[in-house]
Amino acid sequence: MTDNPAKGPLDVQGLTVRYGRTVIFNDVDLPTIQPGEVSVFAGPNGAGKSTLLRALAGMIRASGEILYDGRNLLDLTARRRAELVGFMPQSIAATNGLTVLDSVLASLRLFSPGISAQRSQDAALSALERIGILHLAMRPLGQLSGGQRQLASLAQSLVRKPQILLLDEPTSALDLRHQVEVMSVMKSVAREGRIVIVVLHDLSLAANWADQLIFLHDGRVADAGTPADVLTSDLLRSVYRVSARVGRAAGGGAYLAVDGLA
Ligand SMILES: Nc1ncnc2c1ncn2[C@@H]1O[C@H](COP(=O)(O)OP(=O)(O)OP(=O)(O)O)[C@@H](O)[C@H]1O
Repeated sequence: MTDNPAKGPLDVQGLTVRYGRTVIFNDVDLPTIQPGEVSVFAGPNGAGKSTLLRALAGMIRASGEILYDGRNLLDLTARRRAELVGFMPQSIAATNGLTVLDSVLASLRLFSPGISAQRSQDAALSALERIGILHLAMRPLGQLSGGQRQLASLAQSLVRKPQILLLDEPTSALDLRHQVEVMSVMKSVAREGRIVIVVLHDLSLAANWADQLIFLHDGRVADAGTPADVLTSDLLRSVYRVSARVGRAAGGGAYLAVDGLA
């Protein structure tokens, strides 16, 4: 999966997003999102993480600039944009007669209509293998557990090998081992030179896997930088109103010790 690396960073400037008359983001700039890195959007419920991700994916209207490879993504046709950007939603429908393999093939063929049956089969199986769900290939989506469905959804996004991959809480239904597996796949996808943006609620996971952590709060960027720089007691108090300490384990990973509500 090393073809299709990103052509450069993603620069979001002056972005405004509304639902009807309700403004969620007003003229917001984001720090540059670099290919090769895992960028994480974090922040409290309702902070706007999904809205921002869906605006970047072109699923809701936005104004401003989302600059990539010398173009504003907002000016591209929906089809061209969807070729560049892969999006994994927060939830997928539980009832679907397709098998996991067929759903991954369908996702691939949507954007590569001319692809041969053999190549698409190989790509789909390899995406399932990469996520560790090859054994679920022939299972109907509707018969999967919540976590298995989340992994299938991830395979549907990955198989297209987008230059920009956007994932809305891809680990929310997963057990600890699968959380780590998915984040390590995200890291390796990023290291292939792609842009990877992940919405995460789990701050320990974010601290351990994000190259860049962007905290959203009240429709603005509260802070951004490496986890070591931005994940502080002060930030947890001001953004989440929680009293907590951030520690560093002997192996280098970060952990949170929560004392209570601030
Ligand atoms: N379709 C919609 N119409 C109107 N307002 C919406 C819509 N979707 C979301 N909102 C509002 O936009 C704001 C941001 O919501 P969003 O879902 O982006 O937050 P979030 O940070 O992803 O939250 P969570 O962590 O709970 O998933 C919230 O105030 C929410 O109520």
